[in-house]
Amino acid sequence: KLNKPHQFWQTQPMPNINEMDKLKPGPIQLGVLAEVRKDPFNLIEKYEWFNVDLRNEEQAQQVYTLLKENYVEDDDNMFRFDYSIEFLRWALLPPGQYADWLVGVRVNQKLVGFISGIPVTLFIENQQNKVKMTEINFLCVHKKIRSNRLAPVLIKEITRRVHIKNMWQAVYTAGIVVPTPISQTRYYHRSLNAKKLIEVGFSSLSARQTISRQQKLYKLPEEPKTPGLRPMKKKDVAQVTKLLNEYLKNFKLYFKYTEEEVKHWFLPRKDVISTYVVEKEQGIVTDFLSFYNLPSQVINNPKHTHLKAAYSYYNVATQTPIVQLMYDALILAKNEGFDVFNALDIMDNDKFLKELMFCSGDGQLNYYLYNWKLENDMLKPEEIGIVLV
Ligand SMILES: CN(C)Cc1n[nH]c2ccc(-c3ccc(F)cc3OCCn3ccnc3)cc12
Repeated sequence: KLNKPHQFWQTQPMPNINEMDKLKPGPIQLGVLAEVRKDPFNLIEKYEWFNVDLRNEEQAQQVYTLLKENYVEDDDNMFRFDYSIEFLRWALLPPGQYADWLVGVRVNQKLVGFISGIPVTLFIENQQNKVKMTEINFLCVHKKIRSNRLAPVLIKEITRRVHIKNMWQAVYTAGIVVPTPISQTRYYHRSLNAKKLIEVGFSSLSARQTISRQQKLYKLPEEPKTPGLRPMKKKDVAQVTKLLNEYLKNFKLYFKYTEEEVKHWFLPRKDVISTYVVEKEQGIVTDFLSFYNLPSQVINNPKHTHLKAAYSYYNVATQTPIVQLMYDALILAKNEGFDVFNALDIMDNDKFLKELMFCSGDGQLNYYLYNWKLENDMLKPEEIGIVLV
């Protein structure tokens, strides 16, 4: 047993410090399909593998409850993500999904572990590197059985199920640092409901500040400013697909979307994803904004059980100034009942974060590529063109 930190990650094809300069850009290990294990990895006594069918209400409830009680908390353990069932169906049942990529571990019919993969085609640093791979997310082990080394087995098993499909790379994000981030991005928060943010302890007042002063500072108009701004509809899919694919070419890490995928990821879903387009004369769509609904459970608060947070998704501004478009996003999110609007400093977000009075968060979100060496090891946040929920 290796007693080095990250004993598991030292065994994986991730560039580590002292070999950075030797590796050439591209795959670190070439996968051999014939060598992929055909049977699942062994689990400890009484634990069993279980393919989760999120369309099944009961199984979806099990995943929902496992995450609600055991998934990611902020650094001060005051908030825990509370992804809804409808959100999980949106995030984990995209076009082309595989039935065995929603991997559960059960003990006596109870779900105690989970990890997910979805198929994506990722462009890495240029148009030539168009790589079919998996996007990994929702790694979660029940609090009561941590340090049974179940997480490494979940990672190895989903890796095996991806390898069997002849895919050899993965993309994922995490708040923690393990070998070896390709980018370290930061998150920012824009207050929409100053009073509630103070009541849940998300914000705090300094000596000279009062609640009503804060409310005045963050006050927003009742209605958006941009003429022609309206919820996205099915008829907009073709134009939104072109706008999005054209825009994402500006970045070093981005997906290319089919119209099917745009339908899935952007058509509005109540309490999950909101997308608004700017329609000019003759039905021309020149811009769009989108944000997703991810509440956090407030742990041990007498007055509130949840923090309603909207997260910036993809925003494309070709005619409307980005600051104006995102100001309208804040107004729309406020009107949809959100308490706070969150954004990472990726893509062009740093063009509006300061001006729209976002405050810096207390942590970072690290991006990872499994089994791929970049030309320059790291990417700047503004070179990242993908949002992982
Ligand atoms: C991405 N996806 C994998 C979930 C995930 N995992 N780990 C994380 C660490 C930070 C963020 C994050 C991303 C964007 C953002 F604006 C705020 C964030 O966290 C605030 C702190 N927090 C944690 C829980 N409740 C509040 C997401 C994640």
